Amino acid sequence: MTTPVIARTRAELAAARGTDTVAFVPTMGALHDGHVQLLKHARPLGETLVASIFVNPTQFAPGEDFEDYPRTFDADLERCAEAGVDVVFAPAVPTMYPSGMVDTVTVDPGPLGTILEGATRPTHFRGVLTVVAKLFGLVRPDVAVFGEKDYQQLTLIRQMARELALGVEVVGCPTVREADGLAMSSRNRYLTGDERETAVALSAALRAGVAAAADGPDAVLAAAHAVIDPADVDLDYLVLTDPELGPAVPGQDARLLVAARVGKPRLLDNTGLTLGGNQP
Ligand SMILES: Nc1ncnc2c1ncn2[C@@H]1O[C@H](COP(=O)(O)OP(=O)(O)OP(=O)(O)O)[C@@H](O)[C@H]1O
Ligand SMILES: CC(C)(CO)[C@@H](O)C(=O)[O-]
Ligand code: BAL
Repeated sequence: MTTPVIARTRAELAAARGTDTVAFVPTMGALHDGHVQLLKHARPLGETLVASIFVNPTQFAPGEDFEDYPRTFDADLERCAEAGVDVVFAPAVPTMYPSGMVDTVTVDPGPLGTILEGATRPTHFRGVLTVVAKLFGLVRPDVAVFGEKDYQQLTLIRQMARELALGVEVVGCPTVREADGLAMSSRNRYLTGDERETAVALSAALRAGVAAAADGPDAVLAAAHAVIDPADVDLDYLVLTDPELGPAVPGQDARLLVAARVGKPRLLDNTGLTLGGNQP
C-alpha cells in the first residue's frame, strides 16, 4: 500500500507531480467503490497516479447542496492509499479560484450543456468544464479517467479535450453498481431506507429498456417507463439518444439516460444498448 503525498497548494502539486507520465482521476471526495474502480482503472495508465478531491462551488447553483455535500477526507485518503494513488491534490477554494468566484474567462459547454442535466442545472456544466480545465492545467495529466455514471459530463469533457486540443486522453469507466443495480453515488447516502428501496427503479427501468431494445426505440421507452411509479419517483427525464447524445437512430448503438429525484437527492443513471428496428 502506498502513502499518497497530499498536495494542498499549486507549488506542492507541481513538486509532487514530478516529470513522469500522469494518470489523473478528478473527484469531489466522499469516495465509494465507483471511485475506487476509476482509480484502479487509471493506475496502469500513467507512471504517477494523481487523484483530486475538490468540491467545486461553481458547478452548484444557489440552493443546491454545496454546503451539505459529504466531506470525508480521512476515509478518502485510505481509499486512495489502497488503490495505489501517489498524489492526492486537495486544494482549498482560493487555490482554484484565486480571484474569487469571478473568473471572467470560463469554458462554454455549448449546446450539449443545455440539454438533459443542463436543462435542470443551466450553470452546472460551465462550472464543471471550467474546473476540469483548471485541474488539467495544474495536474498536466497524460490521461484522465471519468465515470460513465455521469455520461453527459464524460461526453462534454471528451469534447472539450478534443476541441480545445488539451493534449489529455479522456477515458471512460463503466458504472459500478450496488448488488441490486443502484448506481453508486456519493449522494446515495442522503436516501432514507424507503427511498433507497425506491431508487432501484432507475436501474430496473434501464434494464427493462435494454431487454426491449430489439423491438426499437418506442418499445425501449415504453418498457422503461412502465417500471417507474411516478408516485414514488419524481422523474426529470428518461430519454434515448445516440452515443454522442444526439437523436437515437433505429438499428444503431444508443444510450438510455434517466434522472430523477428520490427524496432529497437527484439521481442519474444510463446504459448503452443497440436498437433494433429499421434504419431510416
Ligand atoms: N458508480 C460509479 N461508477 C463509476 N464511476 C463513478 C460512479 N460514481 C461516480 N463516478 C465517477 O467518479 C468521478 C467523480 O464523481 P463524484 O465525486 O461527483 O462522485 P459521484 O458519486 O458522482 O457524486 P454525486 O453523488 O455528487 O454525483 C466522476 O467521473 C464520476 O462519473
Ligand atoms: C469532474 C468533477 C470532479 C468536477 O468537479 C465532478 O463534476 C465530478 O466529481 O463528477
Ligand atoms: N458527479 C456530478 C457532480 C455534481 O452533481 O455536481
